[in-house]
Amino acid sequence: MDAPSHFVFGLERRNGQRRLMHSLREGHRAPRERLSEMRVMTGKTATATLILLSFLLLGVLYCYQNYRVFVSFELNDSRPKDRAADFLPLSDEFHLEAEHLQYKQPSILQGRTDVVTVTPWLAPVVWDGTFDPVLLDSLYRPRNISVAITVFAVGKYIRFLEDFLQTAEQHFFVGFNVHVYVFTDRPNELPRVHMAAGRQVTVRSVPSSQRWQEISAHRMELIQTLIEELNNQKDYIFCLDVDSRFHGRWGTESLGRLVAVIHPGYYRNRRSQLPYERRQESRAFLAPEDGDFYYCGGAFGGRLQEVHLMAKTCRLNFEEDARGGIEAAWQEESHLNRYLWFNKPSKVLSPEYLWQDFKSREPEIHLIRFSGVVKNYAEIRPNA
Ligand SMILES: CC(=O)N[C@H]1[C@@H](OP(=O)(O)OP(=O)(O)OC[C@H]2O[C@@H](n3ccc(=O)[nH]c3=O)[C@H](O)[C@@H]2O)O[C@H](CO)[C@H](O)[C@@H]1O
Ligand SMILES: [Mn+2]
Repeated sequence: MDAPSHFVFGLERRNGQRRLMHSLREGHRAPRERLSEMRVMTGKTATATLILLSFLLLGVLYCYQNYRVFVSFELNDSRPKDRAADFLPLSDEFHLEAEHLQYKQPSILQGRTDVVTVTPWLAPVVWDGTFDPVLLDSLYRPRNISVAITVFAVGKYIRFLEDFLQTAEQHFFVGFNVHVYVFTDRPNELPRVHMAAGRQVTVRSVPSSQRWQEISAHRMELIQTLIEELNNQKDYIFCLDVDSRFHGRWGTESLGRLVAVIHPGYYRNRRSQLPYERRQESRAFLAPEDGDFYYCGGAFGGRLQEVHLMAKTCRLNFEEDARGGIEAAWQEESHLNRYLWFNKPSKVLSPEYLWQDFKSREPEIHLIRFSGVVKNYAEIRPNA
């Protein structure tokens, strides 16, 4: 390989200078000296060229670096906008309202000590007493957020719909825009429930099925297609079981990018005992040493694009399992749990957000907000 040009040039330059000094001391300019001088001149030109080239190179590097920053910014920005933050951008009104709001001084020394309020990946776990509902509502109200709910009432499950809707009017995002999407095969049996201003119900017809497992799992596909049709016109979505009622506030404290609810039945269990799908042939498989919490299939939500990706993934994996002749232990709930192991929720709701009426209340549950009603499975399901 050739010697680096600056090294050759450096030698040339030093030699030339020595010769020039010598010829100046001699007081005359012999042809040899003139040649040396010319060499010095060439050296100077080369120095200038090198400096210019260096600047050019630095310029190119600078532009390249900026271009990369620009490109990566573009890449981030081209992801669904919803992924960016749990909060929507602040508006000016928010500042005004917050300035005039009186609320209890926050503390990092006092608060709930009987429960864990943050996951190891630093997602909040929402328990009663960990948030100020008035403050939170005042942060979100100026942004005029809209929340969609999906609820399925197929076959005899239509009987749960009236209570679900009525109690949602009393407790679910009261004072906010709420759009309930009811999926049913019995649209003419829809209960008449008075909805407050800014709240509405839309009914969508779906086919019935002979297997409750299919009705339950098929929700993922219908949630996926609904979100595609919504085209980001709503800010958040929650997907809830119909055989349940609201008993307490469920509001802005539950908002987040990807939100999951801890199942009330298993939060004292070791992870190896959680009812995840344990057969390796299933795409919902989780090993005994895997899994964080056991999350409910009956309540989850978040920003539209996050829930879309989760629903789509669960649906595709459920269908792939079906092609392989396997159905996960708890259908889409098993797939949801697998998804949430790899894609950690940004907010976790405590079992206050999905209790079960047949369970007695535990001391850490100060307030039951939403709870599954007791039902006669044999009587209401199409199959046992
Ligand atoms: C509280 C909770 O986390 N429940 C989950 C649990 O059982 P569940 O016993 O709660 O399941 P489920 O019978 O309530 O079925 C789930 C939902 O599917 C709909 N449905 C079901 C049957 C039917 O004939 N018609 C109908 O509309 C309805 O919206 C119901 O709420 O495990 C299921 C596994 O598949 C689901 O993940 C449920 O969400
Ligand atoms: Mn249920």
